[in-house]
Amino acid sequence: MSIHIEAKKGEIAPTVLLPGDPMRAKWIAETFFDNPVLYNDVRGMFGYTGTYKGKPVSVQGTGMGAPSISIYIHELINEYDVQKLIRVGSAGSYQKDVNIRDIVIAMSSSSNSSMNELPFTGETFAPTANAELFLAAINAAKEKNIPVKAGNILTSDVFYQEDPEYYKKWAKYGVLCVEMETASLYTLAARFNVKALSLLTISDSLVTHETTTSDERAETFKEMIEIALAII
Ligand SMILES: O=P(O)(O)O[C@H]1O[C@H](CO)[C@@H](O)[C@H]1O
Ligand SMILES: O=c1cc[nH]c(=O)[nH]1
Repeated sequence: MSIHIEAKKGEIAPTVLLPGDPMRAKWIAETFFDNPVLYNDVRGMFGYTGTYKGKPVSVQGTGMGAPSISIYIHELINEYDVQKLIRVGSAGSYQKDVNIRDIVIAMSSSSNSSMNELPFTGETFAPTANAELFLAAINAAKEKNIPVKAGNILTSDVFYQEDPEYYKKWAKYGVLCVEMETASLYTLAARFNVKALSLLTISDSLVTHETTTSDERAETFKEMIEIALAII
């Protein structure tokens, strides 16, 4: 048991999918895993272990934002020996040609999060995806005929920006979309020498103000989860 996860040692697989929403964790386990077993409901942050095509795999909700995901990542790596972490999240588009329902694979993550400033005391760390997982995800998407986009994203501490034009500051440097966890995932994976990748589905656009319904989100999340499960 760790402070925020009540699983016993050995109950969590070496590979864990990480959605922000604990209900998405439940949906992933019930839809894709064989024999899913709930190992955590501390704070309602569901975690399940099952198998996919015979391989052990877990899924753990992380909550929203860098501080929350950092707690789960710390405990998964340091208390449960997790080696591979694959975020499966939603994101807001920062570009005209990144449309709702598109899948984005985060090669790297820029950030305005203090979680990524504090350890580096005024210098800059570049949070980067694991190359092996990244290439595997690109290949899996190709094989499945699922179109994906890849590039730099933004991890933000702020969901409701006061300035509606804030996104332009990042968009002009080619940043594809915004979410709230990937920079911490990549930084902690580097710190503890494990593999990490973030797959994101665009749920709304800061450019066009389009949004998806929850039903549509579930459907498109399905393709993202299929890519994630292909690389476990
Ligand atoms: O859908 P999830 O994985 O929670 O990801 C995105 O959605 C939340 C904001 O609504 C933030 O956690 C953001 O990163
Ligand atoms: O606009 C959005 C959509 C999803 N997640 C975010 O952090 N922002």
